[in-house]
This record gives sequence, C-alpha cells and structure tokens, in this order.
Amino acid sequence: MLSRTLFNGSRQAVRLVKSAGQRAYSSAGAAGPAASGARTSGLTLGALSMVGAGSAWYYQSQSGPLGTPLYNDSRTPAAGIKGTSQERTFIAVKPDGVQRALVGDIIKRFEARGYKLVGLKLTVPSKSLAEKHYADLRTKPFFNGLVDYMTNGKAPVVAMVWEGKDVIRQGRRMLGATNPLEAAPGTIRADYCTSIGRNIIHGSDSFESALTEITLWFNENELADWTPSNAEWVTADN
Ligand SMILES: Nc1ncnc2c1ncn2[C@@H]1O[C@H](COP(=O)(O)OP(=O)(O)OP(=O)(O)O)[C@@H](O)[C@H]1O
Repeated sequence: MLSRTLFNGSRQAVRLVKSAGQRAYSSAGAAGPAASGARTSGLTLGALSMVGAGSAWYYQSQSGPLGTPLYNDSRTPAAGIKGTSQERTFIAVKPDGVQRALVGDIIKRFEARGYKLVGLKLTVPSKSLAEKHYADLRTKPFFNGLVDYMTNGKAPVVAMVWEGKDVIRQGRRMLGATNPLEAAPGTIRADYCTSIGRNIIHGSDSFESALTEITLWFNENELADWTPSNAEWVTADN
C-alpha cells in the first residue's frame, strides 16, 4: 500500500535504489517550496532524502512531483506540532563543527536524550539561503562574515530536524549560550568552543523560528514520519 503510494504518479521521480538497511544519497537541492528564490545555487552534498519506508530507502529527485504525499493524511506537519511530543526544531552543525568532526557527537547527544531525527542532510547553502536564515542579523557588523563562513564551501553544513517533547527549548539548552564563554558546562558550545564566531551549531529559538527554518532548509518530502520502537519508554507520562 505504501509502496503503491510512493510510486503512484511518481515513477520517474521516486526510484527504489537500495533496500533493507542500505542507504541512498540524492543530489537534490536543499531548499523547499517555502524557500522559493532561496534554492541552493551552491553544492549540495549527499542530501539524504529520509523517505524510508519500512526497511527500504528511496531515492527521490527534486524534479519529481514534490507534492505527492509519501505517507498519508495523518503525517506530522513539516514544522511539527508546538507543545506536543511532535514538536520539531531545526538544528544545524555549522561548517566549523563539520571540520572539527563533531557531527557524530552532536547527533549522539540528541539521540541519547530521546529525540527523534526526522530530517538530515549535508549541504553547502547558497548565499541567498544563508541571508534569509540570518535575516534578523542583517545590520550586524559580522553579518557578511557570518554568511561567508556558512556558504564558502570550505565545509558543508549538516542540517537536521529533531522531534520530541519541548525540543525547541531543550535543544537551545543543550547548545548553550551563543557566546561559548558564557555557555554552561556540559553544553555543546561550552564543551567544544571558545569563539562566538565559531560556535559550531545553530538551533531554532522559538516555534516561529523553527517553522521558518525547517521550511527554508527542507522540502517536506525530505522529512520522515516514523515511530521509534522505544517511543513508549521515552515519551510516556503515566
Ligand atoms: N558578536 C558576534 N561576532 C561574531 N559572530 C557572531 C556574533 N554574535 C553572533 N554571531 C554569530 O551569529 C550567529 C547567530 O547569532 P544569534 O544572535 O542569532 O545567536 P544564536 O541564536 O544563539 O545563534 P544561532 O542562530 O547560530 O543558533 C551566532 O551563532 C554566531 O555564529
């Protein structure tokens, strides 16, 4: 049934390339419909289209019918549901975090906390995308340097969407203060950084930001709805 949905009307767009735990990488662009005009003109590396169904992974072309629902009507909205266990946040390991090989540790922290990864891709954002992402900082003296550091391709960004209870606020707490020198011990920035200009990670600071950022960086079909087998042991309140 699901595979019929996947292939219905989208045979050319969705190709089964590997199955049973294997992974497929797409050369797709990064930005979704909500980011029209903000598509990555830069290189997009291994955009991992997390549209896995059961034990299979599917390769999806951005040129395909992106509106095709991959799951069903009960699919979680792209930006999640505020205040529920389906709340979502946008987390990005910035180029310095990738260069310093901290991606695995950061993912590990979110996974270990009990959060669910629903979107993941490696991308060099376009200038336009970075400028939109940091639009509120446009007047700051460091703005141009910030955009250059995010987009110059010396290293990609690992863009992620995480889901779970209070994930927006807790994600920010896990990151620590913007200035690493003010970050609480044990937070990601306190553990790994000393410079505000190289603070390795970004996290949405509100539901509104998460909504904007998730739709700016991800196409809806790059986000996976799935249920971890341990969900009952992580999310129940009794
Ligand atoms: N004074 C500064 N000098 C250089 N870079 C800065 C400075 N202030 C902020 N930045 C950079 O701009 C980013 C965005 O700043 P913002 O004030 O929005 O903080 P933030 O929300 O904690 O950071 P982020 O959006 O990256 O999670 C910071 O993460 C940092 O990389």
